[in-house]
Amino acid sequence: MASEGLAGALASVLAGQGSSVHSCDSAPAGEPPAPVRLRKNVCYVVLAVFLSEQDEVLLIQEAKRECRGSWYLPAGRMEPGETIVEALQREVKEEAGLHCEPETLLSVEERGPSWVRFVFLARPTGGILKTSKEADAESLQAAWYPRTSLPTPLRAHDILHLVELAAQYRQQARHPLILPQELPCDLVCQRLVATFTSAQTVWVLVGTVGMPHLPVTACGLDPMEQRGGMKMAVLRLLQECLTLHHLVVEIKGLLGLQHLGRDHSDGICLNVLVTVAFRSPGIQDEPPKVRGENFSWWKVMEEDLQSQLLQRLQGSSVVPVNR
Ligand SMILES: CC(C)=CCC/C(C)=C/CC/C(C)=C/CC/C(C)=C/COP(=O)(O)OP(=O)(O)O
Ligand SMILES: [Mg+2]
Repeated sequence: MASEGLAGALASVLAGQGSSVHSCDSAPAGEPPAPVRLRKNVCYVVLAVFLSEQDEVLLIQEAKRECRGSWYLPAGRMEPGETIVEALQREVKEEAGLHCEPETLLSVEERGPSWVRFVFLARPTGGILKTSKEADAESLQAAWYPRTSLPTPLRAHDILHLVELAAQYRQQARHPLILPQELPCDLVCQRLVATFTSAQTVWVLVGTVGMPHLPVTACGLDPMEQRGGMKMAVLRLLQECLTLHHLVVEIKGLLGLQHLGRDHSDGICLNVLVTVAFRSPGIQDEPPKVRGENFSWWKVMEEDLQSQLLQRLQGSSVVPVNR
């Protein structure tokens, strides 16, 4: 039964769906974290990359005083009560005049758990491109530019990498289409699919308090956890059950993203694929020993899950985080 429940949970996470977060297996020491609130202690930014069939990119000309006249991708801060997709659609409408649908998440970037940017590949579904006659506080205008000949000045050069990522995805999709799942979450947290691989066998780390489950680690919003970034929360959980100094831990990227944004549930859950390997070379047939009672390794026997995991691991078939 336990393994059936785990297999279902893993299948759901691998399919980009996930499930509600009810509790977490690791949290920062000290006071319980303050409730997650947009505009108070977290800021989420949405950004859209549109690539036309003619290999043109949709850009907007900024109206804000500090970057007025410069060009950027349509982007902006999420408002309380919005879903991630609603925020994306609002920002694109306000800044570019277009209606849109997200195709897939392309990248997630964070500067500590309180500053997270969700980057989407999107396609226009209607509306009218904003011209300079409609200039307002949101933008001065929007226009399509050849991908290899963007206008100057750009507001910031970080978008060059994002445009490249979109073009690569269009040419050869590294990961399946991944869209935010509308599931409420009270925390900024990560659900780990932490794997150890030997030959063609995969083990997955499991939380054993209550029903066996994929472990969840809460990100603190205090200055220390901000500096460490979201990786710190992953390492904290692994540190609680593994001896990390003889291991190499790599966060491969995202399998999915959960958020709702209604009823003051401003948290997010990132479902992350992580690898754990021994630092010293040589064949190690068994995963590293787990300390304590709260975690254990689950040897994945279900053939389809095992092959899906190996394929996602070998192809780095995940949404990049901070790259
Ligand atoms: C926000 C995160 C995690 C990463 C930013 C990545 C970097 C360094 C970007 C380069 C500098 C830059 C353009 C920073 C602006 C970030 C920000 C506050 C975006 C919010 O979007 P705006 O377009 O300013 O907001 P509105 O459209 O809501 O006014
Ligand atoms: Mg903006």
